[in-house]
Amino acid sequence: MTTAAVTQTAAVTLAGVSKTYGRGAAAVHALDQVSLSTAPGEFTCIIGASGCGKSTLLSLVAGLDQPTGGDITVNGRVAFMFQEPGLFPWLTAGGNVELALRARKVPRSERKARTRELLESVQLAGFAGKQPHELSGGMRQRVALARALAQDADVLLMDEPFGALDAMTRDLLHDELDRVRISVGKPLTVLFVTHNVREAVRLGDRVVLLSSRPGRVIEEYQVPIDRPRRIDSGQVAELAAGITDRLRAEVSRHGS
Ligand SMILES: Nc1ncnc2c1ncn2[C@@H]1O[C@H](COP(=O)(O)OP(=O)(O)OP(=O)(O)O)[C@@H](O)[C@H]1O
Repeated sequence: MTTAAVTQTAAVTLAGVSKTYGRGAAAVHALDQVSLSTAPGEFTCIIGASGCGKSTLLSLVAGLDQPTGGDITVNGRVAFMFQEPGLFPWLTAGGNVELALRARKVPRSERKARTRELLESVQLAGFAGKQPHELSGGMRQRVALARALAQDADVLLMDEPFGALDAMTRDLLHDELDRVRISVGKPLTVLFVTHNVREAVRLGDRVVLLSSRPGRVIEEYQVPIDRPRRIDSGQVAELAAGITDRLRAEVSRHGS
């Protein structure tokens, strides 16, 4: 993976990226020749059948694993958010956020104030002293979002971050994410994996549909719907229905 200065046009570029796990008869072809380019500040949602390589794609972009073919270029710093918030249970909400600042070598004198700001930005002012088990699932994901922002990322990789939340909490976090992206003060590029087509249309500037395994890009949809959006709006439902039909056709083609 090449990490260049944040001056080139694309924030993330995948050029003919393939990934095969294992070898010989046991080989699993997870991704096949995936090419994708995202502009700085663009919000790209990735959907596809279960096991089509969505998480693999994010882990390759994060540099957690290497592709077996093709090239990946990421301009800038990357942060990751998963379905599980992954907070340290023995640290407070504030401690979890501050740890990310410490890892980035933010001076001690600035860390407390910055932690407070970040928790405020995700509507958790006053919760800095709470431990993860004292917070709801939605609040824990807000802390995880604040921690991701603490990394001063240019590219945020989100792997079904709201998949375990109830619909109402998810809805609130969609609004939160919209707000945070505006307030962060620089273009924040997002690659967001979800199984939920409506969520993809609610959030994305673009929705990329991967084929069943091995994952290939089979369709890209621009989302020409003005923001703020609502997940239950007619426009979101209509585009989501079209994408769902395409996804269904792909899944049944593979007999999954
Ligand atoms: N470390 C690994 N070793 C071997 N096979 C793997 C590994 N990681 C993933 N796979 C396989 O690669 C394929 C793609 O997995 P991946 O988790 O990327 O898919 P996904 O689209 O994110 O799945 P889901 O929608 O179910 O979360 C699957 O068949 C999976 O079993």
